[in-house]
Amino acid sequence: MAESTGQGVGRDELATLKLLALDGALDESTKVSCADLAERLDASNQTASRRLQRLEDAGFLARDIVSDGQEVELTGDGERRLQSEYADYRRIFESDASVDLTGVVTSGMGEGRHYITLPGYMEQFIERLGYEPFAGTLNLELTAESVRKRARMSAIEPVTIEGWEDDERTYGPAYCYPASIEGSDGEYEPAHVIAPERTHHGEEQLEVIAPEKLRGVLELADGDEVIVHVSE
Ligand SMILES: Cc1cc2nc3c(=O)[nH]c(=O)nc-3n(C[C@H](O)[C@H](O)[C@H](O)COP(=O)(O)O)c2cc1C
Ligand SMILES: Nc1ccn([C@@H]2O[C@H](COP(=O)(O)OP(=O)(O)O)[C@@H](O)[C@H]2O)c(=O)n1
Ligand SMILES: [Mg+2]
Repeated sequence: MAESTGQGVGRDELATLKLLALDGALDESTKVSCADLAERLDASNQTASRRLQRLEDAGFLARDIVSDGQEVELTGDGERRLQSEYADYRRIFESDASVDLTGVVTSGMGEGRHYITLPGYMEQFIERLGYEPFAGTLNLELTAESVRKRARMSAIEPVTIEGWEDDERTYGPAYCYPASIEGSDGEYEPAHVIAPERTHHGEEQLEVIAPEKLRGVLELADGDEVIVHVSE
């Protein structure tokens, strides 16, 4: 096999290589028809065929012509080329998978305490967050900028606390995002931003849970500003 230089391999060839890998050609020899490939690449037969040829010439693809088409398999160099693409995407998205939100400590409706301590939730917190949360939620009124930035939390995978029911009623699910809490007195971890699916608060209120009373450990009072670092 020729030594790979990657020459002749551009964006289009890379897209073709990705498609073949999605078809299973990373692990084993996989049958492809040029017509089918052409259609999926939105290109002509000739173009699809040329891309396969270039990938083979570059040492990214091993090909076998059989009676009714061809079988292809990615080479080690082909896999490494895709891996490097993957690493780029990981860097792009992993560096984005964090968001800093600023808000001021506020008093809420005094309901957080009730919900957090319900056994249907508490058992899940202990199992899935690895700690028993203090009975309540620390409420923060977000700045206008942080209300906008809050949507970026969707790039972060939350810990899901499932909904449940007792004889009286049903309780909704809640999503917990790992975070650390920075006050003027220091930073506290572990903590989670908790987003209950059913809530009486709007987007400008952020609720935080932690194993300890944050007003105590960080010496916080209503009106104090804190920064919440949300990240995986
Ligand atoms: C784990 C959890 C689950 C909740 N589930 C519900 C619910 O099922 N229905 C509901 O009306 N509110 C639910 N809430 C939201 C509370 O009613 C309320 O919006 C908020 O948490 C009260 O916060 P505060 O007392 O700190 O102001 C839930 C809150 C938490 C923390
Ligand atoms: N980890 C936590 C959770 C709640 N708290 C506080 O504990 C009290 C009880 O929480 P809560 O959610 O029932 O009350 P409010 O947020 O409605 O005022 C509130 O003063 C919260 O700010 C805290 O300091 N640290
Ligand atoms: Mg609260």
